[in-house]
Amino acid sequence: MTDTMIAVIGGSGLYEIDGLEGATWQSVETPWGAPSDQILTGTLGGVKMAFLPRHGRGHVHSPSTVPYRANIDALKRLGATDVISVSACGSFREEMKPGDFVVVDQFIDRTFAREKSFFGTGCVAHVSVAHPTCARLSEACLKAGWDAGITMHDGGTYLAMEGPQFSTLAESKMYRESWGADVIGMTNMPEAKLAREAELCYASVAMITDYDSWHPDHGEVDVTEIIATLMGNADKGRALVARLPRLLGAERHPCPHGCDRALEYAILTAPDARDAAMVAKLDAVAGRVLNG
Ligand SMILES: CSC[C@H]1O[C@H](OP(=O)(O)O)[C@H](O)[C@@H]1O
Ligand SMILES: Nc1ncnc2[nH]cnc12
Repeated sequence: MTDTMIAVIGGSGLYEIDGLEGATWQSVETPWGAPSDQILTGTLGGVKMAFLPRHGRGHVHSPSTVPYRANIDALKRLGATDVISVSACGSFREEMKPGDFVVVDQFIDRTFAREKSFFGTGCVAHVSVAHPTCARLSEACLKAGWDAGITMHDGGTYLAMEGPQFSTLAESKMYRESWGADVIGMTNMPEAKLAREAELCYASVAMITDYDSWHPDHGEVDVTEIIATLMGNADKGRALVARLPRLLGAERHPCPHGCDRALEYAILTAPDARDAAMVAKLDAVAGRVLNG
């Protein structure tokens, strides 16, 4: 039996979490470069925790330059079992209001300027992302949010755009009316895909800051307004995170949805055709299947 380690990736407005026992900021090196920042580790209620600010403390990385592969590799290397993304987003639904949280269960990936896989020439793998989030972990996030008194929405489709500019009005209307997206942000892809490749359970808590640009009564997205909403959301995000250890427990059981076995049959490159340097780079992410 392994230990649970809950890793929180904090988005815009969430640059640290409090209350960790034995809190230490650790530097982690990865074959994919440096993560966004040092990683805060410690325990909460006897459960191991890790926290990584996605944009770095001080918000230095843009959505396109966040080192997504290094971040996921570093968390896996530290022993993370469950990754919870806490992100700011815009809403495409009247009933999903600024200040509400959505536990996202689907994504539309419109990003194009990012490395999207750990695999490639020399070691090819195809994992399924039909269900890109872990239902068990998402359920825990939902319960934690309810318990913290947050208005939570169970499920929603997150449109991941490249940014950094916000959407045009035509895009906003198309995503909402034709594509059926519920919320929009710039960072959950390729993060969710990479977490699946690294056999980590992944859940996404999207904290609504605005109505994007489609809403007739709200006009265009205004970053100063977003920041004001972000501050309140970040406090609620921390309250949600604080309730997760009790819900997930210190002992890690196999994921009932198979997130922790996603690579079992995914690697197509024959063992004798694999590139040794590539295999070495995949030590943390895919060591279980490549060297196991
Ligand atoms: C603060 S406005 C746009 C910015 O906020 C979101 O970041 P994150 O997903 O890391 O919370 C959004 O994706 C954009 O990067
Ligand atoms: N409207 C929006 N579009 C993209 N990313 C966002 N993050 C917060 N609000 C957003």
